[in-house]
Amino acid sequence: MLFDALPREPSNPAPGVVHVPNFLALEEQEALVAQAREIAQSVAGTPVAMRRPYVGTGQMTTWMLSLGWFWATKPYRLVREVDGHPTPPIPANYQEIAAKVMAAAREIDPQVGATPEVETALVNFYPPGTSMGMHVDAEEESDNAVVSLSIGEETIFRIEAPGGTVDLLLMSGDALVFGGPARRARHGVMGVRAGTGPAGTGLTEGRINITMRQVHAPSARYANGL
Ligand SMILES: O=C(O)CCC(=O)C(=O)O
Ligand SMILES: [Fe+2]
Repeated sequence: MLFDALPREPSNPAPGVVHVPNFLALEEQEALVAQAREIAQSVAGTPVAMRRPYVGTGQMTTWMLSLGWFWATKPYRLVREVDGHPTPPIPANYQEIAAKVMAAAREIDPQVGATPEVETALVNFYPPGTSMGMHVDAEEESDNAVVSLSIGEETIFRIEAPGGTVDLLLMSGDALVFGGPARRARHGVMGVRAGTGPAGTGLTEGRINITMRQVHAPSARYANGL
């Protein structure tokens, strides 16, 4: 984009929403893309493969790979396996990344709350030009924050946070947290801008977004003896 050279500062555009630009170095982005690709290849052709889910309005344009818990649709639910195929596990480095993002976010807005225990992660691939409609991340019973990483082409992320709707430009390497009062805010991706991704991420086109989330509330974990 035209103003690429301008520094982008961390921001707190609404209570519980923190944007940390350039959180991931290019090498970290490349490593995350390579790791996700390897996992996707390991489950290709199985029922837990990366797929474009069918939702109420039709088939999503976004490709999704579920880790930890599989995000099943019709009806929405989180499951451990599909037809005997286990959901691939969360890679060991995700929890550490989530903790680092949350530490940075808490400095800016303590309302983002505790670091989620990363029990599920979605690796979304958006081909150029694709979007994700407005929705609430509602399937997790935990109220701990969602940690989101963006790699590749840029997009506008819209969130209807308490206090007003916010549009954020998410670029390659950015981290975003929505927690506390914004945890159940409606949000969506307004369209991935073709040709805006930097070289060196391992992506030739499109955008990858990784969200890390806690599924269970602590009380439920205790009740289940986990
Ligand atoms: O791609 C993004 O930035 C957000 C993805 C999202 O909202 C989701 O996976 O639930
Ligand atoms: Fe979401």
